[in-house]
Amino acid sequence: MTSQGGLGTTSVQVALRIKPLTTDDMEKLPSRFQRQVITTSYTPGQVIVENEKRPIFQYDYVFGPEASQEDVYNKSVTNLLGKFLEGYNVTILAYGQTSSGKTYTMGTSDEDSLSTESQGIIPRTMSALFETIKSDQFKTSKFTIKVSFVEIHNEDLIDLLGQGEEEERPPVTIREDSKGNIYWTGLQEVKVNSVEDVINNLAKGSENRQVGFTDMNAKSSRSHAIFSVTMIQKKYVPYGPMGGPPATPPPDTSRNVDFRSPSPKVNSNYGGYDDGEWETITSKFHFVDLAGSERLKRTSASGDRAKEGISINSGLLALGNVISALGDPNKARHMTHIPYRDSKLTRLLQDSLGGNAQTLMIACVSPAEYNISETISTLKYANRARNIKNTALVNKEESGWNDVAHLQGLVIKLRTEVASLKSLVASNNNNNQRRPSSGTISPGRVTPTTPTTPTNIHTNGIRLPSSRSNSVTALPGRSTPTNNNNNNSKISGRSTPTSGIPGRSTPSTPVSGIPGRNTPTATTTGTPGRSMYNNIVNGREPANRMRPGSPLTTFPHNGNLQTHKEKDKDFEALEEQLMLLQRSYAELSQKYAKTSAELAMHQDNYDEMENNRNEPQTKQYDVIISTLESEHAMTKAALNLTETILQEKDEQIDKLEQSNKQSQSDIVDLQKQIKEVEANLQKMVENSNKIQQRADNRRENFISETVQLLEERLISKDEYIGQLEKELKEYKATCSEIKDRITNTNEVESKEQLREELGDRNLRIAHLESKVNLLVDEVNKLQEMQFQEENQSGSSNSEEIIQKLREEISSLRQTHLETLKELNGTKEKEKECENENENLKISLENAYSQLERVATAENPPLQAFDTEQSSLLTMEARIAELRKERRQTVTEIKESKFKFQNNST
Ligand SMILES: Nc1ncnc2c1ncn2[C@@H]1O[C@H](COP(=O)(O)OP(=O)(O)OP(=O)(O)O)[C@@H](O)[C@H]1O
Repeated sequence: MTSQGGLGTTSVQVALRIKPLTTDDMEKLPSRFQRQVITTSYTPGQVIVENEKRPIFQYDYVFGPEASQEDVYNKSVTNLLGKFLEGYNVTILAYGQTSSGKTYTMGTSDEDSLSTESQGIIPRTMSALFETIKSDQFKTSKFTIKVSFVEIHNEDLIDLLGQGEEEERPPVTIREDSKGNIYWTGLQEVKVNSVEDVINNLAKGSENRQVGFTDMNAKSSRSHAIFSVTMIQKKYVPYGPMGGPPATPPPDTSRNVDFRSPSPKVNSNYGGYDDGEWETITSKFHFVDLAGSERLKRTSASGDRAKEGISINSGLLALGNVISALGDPNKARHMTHIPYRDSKLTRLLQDSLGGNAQTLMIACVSPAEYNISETISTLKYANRARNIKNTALVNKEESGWNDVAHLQGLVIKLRTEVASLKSLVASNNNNNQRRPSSGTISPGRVTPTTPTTPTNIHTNGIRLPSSRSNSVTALPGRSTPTNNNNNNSKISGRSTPTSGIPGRSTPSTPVSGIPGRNTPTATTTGTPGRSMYNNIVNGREPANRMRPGSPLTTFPHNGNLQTHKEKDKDFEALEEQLMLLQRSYAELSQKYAKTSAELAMHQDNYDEMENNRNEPQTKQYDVIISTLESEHAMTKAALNLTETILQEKDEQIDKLEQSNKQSQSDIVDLQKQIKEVEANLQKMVENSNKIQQRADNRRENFISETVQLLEERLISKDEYIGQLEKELKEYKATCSEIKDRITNTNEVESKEQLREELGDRNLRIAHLESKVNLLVDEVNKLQEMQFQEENQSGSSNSEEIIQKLREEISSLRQTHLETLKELNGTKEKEKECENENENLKISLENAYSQLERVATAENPPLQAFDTEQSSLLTMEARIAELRKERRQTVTEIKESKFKFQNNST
């Protein structure tokens, strides 16, 4: 077997997919947190997260919410399909919190009924694969495609395509061969011939998958699911330029042999087709749909769901640790231990992460603000994964490496080549007509010594295939096989072929077809021995001198045999080399016999093991081991989770302690502040006392001043009141005088006067009336007399005079009546004045008494003082009012008096 064409290191590719918010999401997420906080950038491969310390993340591909399933497939997966067809192992992982679109993107649960646009990566990849292998490019190749579907649930491996009852199925176990390659056993592999077959198996497996209801997704995948496609590609490869490709490849008897069979009977008639060989390329495509990466509390999990959560989280935690270890360039350089064994998930993905695979991680995120913390953690996780370097290699295998008969045929061919070589040397000697002077073996003796040649190996009669010059080296002495990278030549329990075939690189891991296994490398071309062989055949001098253990040294060119002596020397050298070749050949034959025996032994062992495997006891052990492994992994997972929780708790405690310390220092600060505040308060109290004292003093001063002022004003008021009283007295006196005058003596006089006056007036009125009458008569007369002379003006004059007289009379009468009225009014007003004077007196007395109270009260409160003061002011105003009224009254009285006097006169 050979494995070649290594890519060197390739980074794990990372694609980020932001899912659109579905109506379901809108219903579940609180409306205030539905804002989209993650957006794609104009720069390819960049995303921007709002309000984050580190807002920009870079990936190999970024798919926004508008990206279709086709976009995702075309941009990130098609190139991987190409690699898969070339023979590389490929892995696509979907990572992200629950409901972020992992299953949707991967298409792990896709069914036949799903519309073509909604189909995920798996059905798309598979239909492209079937289409491609039918194309002309692969018309000389034969393909066998098988699928398997495994689930890791609570650290148990469950075969989702398993037939029959679960208990009766062989346990699925993870195994590691001596080279550290991972494979799993007990898994059903179903041969598929079309996309429909794939989708049916996908749907069947998805149905068996563990799903449950969480707060965030009604159909949440509660397990990690790995859908694997194994492709065995058999190509007929011609032996190089001389042979040329045959028109049609020979029938391949191995085509329908199960590639997992430990020793398939491949190509037993190999020798019949010497111009080419069947090459087998086995490649695997793993589609991994991981369970949700969210924290337990976000999904409100409890009971079984919580147990699942622990397992999921610990698996992802272990995956995170592996990614960290591989993805951190500093760590990766110094770290010898990558914790793949911490969970079944990481063990199964060992080949895909930091191993021999082309890997793409699709990180799925929700754009909603509600999920921001999970989104950030996914972004960081995915970012670290980008730094992982894988070493991908094509898993190429020549047909027949598991077949002893084929190997025997090969040895025979090699021997033929040796024989041809010898005869070539002999004929060379003959041409030079030289005989050896010494030595045990002559070039003419072509039969080599084969001391321990196995019985079924013959040395004679087999032609040297001319077209094999580029593919096989047959140099005796190059017995050291070229090993694979691991330099490990041990034969694993499931391996059949052995090393030690002269000139051929040793197939190191011949068992193919075990899912998850890597095919290690070994090179066949370009060995020093091969080039020497070519040189010998072509008669050129090899560039390298012979090393210890290597039989060939220099080989002079024929054209250099200038002299006889020189030719002799050359011949001797040739003889010597021939001898060495023979010895090496003998050694190789011995080795071959030994290895063949070993091979047979291992084959027997293997067969025995295989038989034993079927025994119930072994089966039972397998089950027990598998259960123990599960339990161990579960416990480890739980421990890891507990450790994480503990770590979180420790961090919380640290934070609490810090905040406690902070609080204590805050308390001290606060106590200081309180003291300062208290001191300030004390000062303020003192100040306020002082201010109070000052205010009190001021108030007292004010009160005493006010009292003094009031007293002064009282005095002045007293004086004024005295004056008023005096005036009032005088007024009263005047009034009483008037009264007296009216009531007593004067009354009669005035009555008389009035009567006289009235009489006079009456007389006058009568006089005037008579005068008017006279005038009227006169007018009448005049009117009569001068009626004819028409002297109008004279008559109008006399009418005017009459009118005037009449008016005068009525006004006199009016005045008379008014005077009488006024006289009565004056009397009433006098009475009112008296009443008011009485009231005024009472008010004044009240004011005095209040003032006295104010003056005599001890420490009167300020408010009372204010009230007193305002009532004083009211009183003062009232007094002023009264004074005004009194003044008015006095004026009125004076006026009345005056009028009365006038009237009287
Ligand atoms: N890009 C998308 N476009 C439209 N709908 C989507 C997209 N991504 C996811 N969805 C829808 O969102 C819902 C949840 O998606 P899905 O089941 O794939 O999430 P998940 O990450 O696998 O969740 P879990 O981890 O819980 O299984 C499904 O109804 C799916 O159809």
